[in-house]
Amino acid sequence: MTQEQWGQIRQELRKSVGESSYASWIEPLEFHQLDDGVATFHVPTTFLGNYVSRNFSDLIMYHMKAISGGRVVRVNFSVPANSADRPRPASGGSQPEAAQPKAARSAPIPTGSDEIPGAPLDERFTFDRFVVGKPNELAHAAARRVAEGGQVSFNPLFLYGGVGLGKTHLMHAIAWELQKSRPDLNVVYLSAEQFMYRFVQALRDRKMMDFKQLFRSVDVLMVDDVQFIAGKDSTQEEFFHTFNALVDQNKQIIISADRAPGEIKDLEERIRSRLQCGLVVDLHPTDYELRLGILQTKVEQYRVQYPGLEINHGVLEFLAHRISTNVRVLEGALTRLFAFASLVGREINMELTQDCLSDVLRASDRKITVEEIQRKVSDHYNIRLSDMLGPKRLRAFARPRQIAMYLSKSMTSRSLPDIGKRFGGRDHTTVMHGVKRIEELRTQDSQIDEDLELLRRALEA
Ligand SMILES: Nc1ncnc2c1ncn2[C@@H]1O[C@H](COP(=O)(O)OP(=O)(O)OP(=O)(O)O)[C@@H](O)[C@H]1O
Repeated sequence: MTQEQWGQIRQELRKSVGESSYASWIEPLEFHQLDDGVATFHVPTTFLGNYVSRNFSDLIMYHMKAISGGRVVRVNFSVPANSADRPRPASGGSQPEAAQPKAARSAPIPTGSDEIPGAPLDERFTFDRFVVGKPNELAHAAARRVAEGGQVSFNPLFLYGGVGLGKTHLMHAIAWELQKSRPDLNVVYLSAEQFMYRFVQALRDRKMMDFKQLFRSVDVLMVDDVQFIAGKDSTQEEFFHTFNALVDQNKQIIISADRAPGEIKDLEERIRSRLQCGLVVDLHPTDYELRLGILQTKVEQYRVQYPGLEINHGVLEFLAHRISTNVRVLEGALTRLFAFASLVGREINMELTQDCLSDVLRASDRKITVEEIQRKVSDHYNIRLSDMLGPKRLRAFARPRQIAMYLSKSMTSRSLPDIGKRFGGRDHTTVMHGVKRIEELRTQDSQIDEDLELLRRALEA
């Protein structure tokens, strides 16, 4: 791939991720090489590399494949040997401009003081854009309370949950909110990895007093992915002192991790117990309704970005049903769909979705079988299974049959010919016709729409 092609890809990425995220995360990437399917980018800091890898690698790979036509199986982000990510002497306790990631410079956290080292906030991670459902309502309510900036009622607020369930989103949302309502407060958000990096840098440069003063002058401290410091003895020690000093001054601390404090291995006992003494809330894995809500919100945002691009409602249900791993994967799938559809100028329907997302769908395959669907549908419509599979064309049998075909297509990874075979050896075009018919009918007939919803829930249960 050439630098010129990387230039084109960057323009596509700019459209997909928005101006601010582009400036913070994509612009600092330097394309280095594409070797045997592995694309390598140079990044100014490990933190930036990790963030881009977690949030944008799928999208980058997608555009690379589309524009360069080359085989891309992985993207790597590495800090070049002569990079600014390596510790350097700091002046006056703050990191020199050149040593900061571009992201931090283009969107610095609102700290109220240039001296406080924080990570950039993502402009998309606000409360407005956070969709609340049963699995995250407690975490959301707690985050809202902290964001009011009133009296500290629980310290720390400890948010935990699996990958990509919205912990970082909630922390950034608190920071944005506090920036609006309490600009006087000194709010610092950073990852535990960055905390360690600053700490090591201060040790190396013999600036520990500056480091301590800086962190103790914070009003609200947020540390993301705290499990990272487990097993790193001196960082834990320093974190413990910082933590205590802030709690003693009644300053708010918000921590996130991928598991509950009691389950983080190699974390000192005194830290573990300190982390547990505030409010510990978990973000549960998403359920179908939450996933659908998130997709609908995202589609609204994409409508502005890609005016005129239509997406079939059934596609959202399909994605919400099939991609249950985490929200990041779900969002990535939608982003890819919109980017793909706009490149090829096609409507987003089930066929395009299956083409474009075959790898994602395979990875999060669910084990609902066509046979299970047939049984459920025939029970629901009170017909015999043999009538559903048999040749009779009476509507009383044909409609449930089409519904079962539609559900088989959207809830399993079976191909059209495969489904046809399981429906009494029918041809794939018959299945395709059935699926299309139900897609049309559900927008016209609320009873069918309701039936489909009921059946889907029953099958998922
Ligand atoms: N309830 C939600 N509403 C809207 N978007 C969400 C929601 N939950 C997660 N997301 C989105 O999913 C993506 C991943 O979320 P986030 O980075 O906050 O996850 P995380 O829990 O911090 O994951 P990790 O453990 O990998 O750091 C983000 O783009 C975020 O905006």
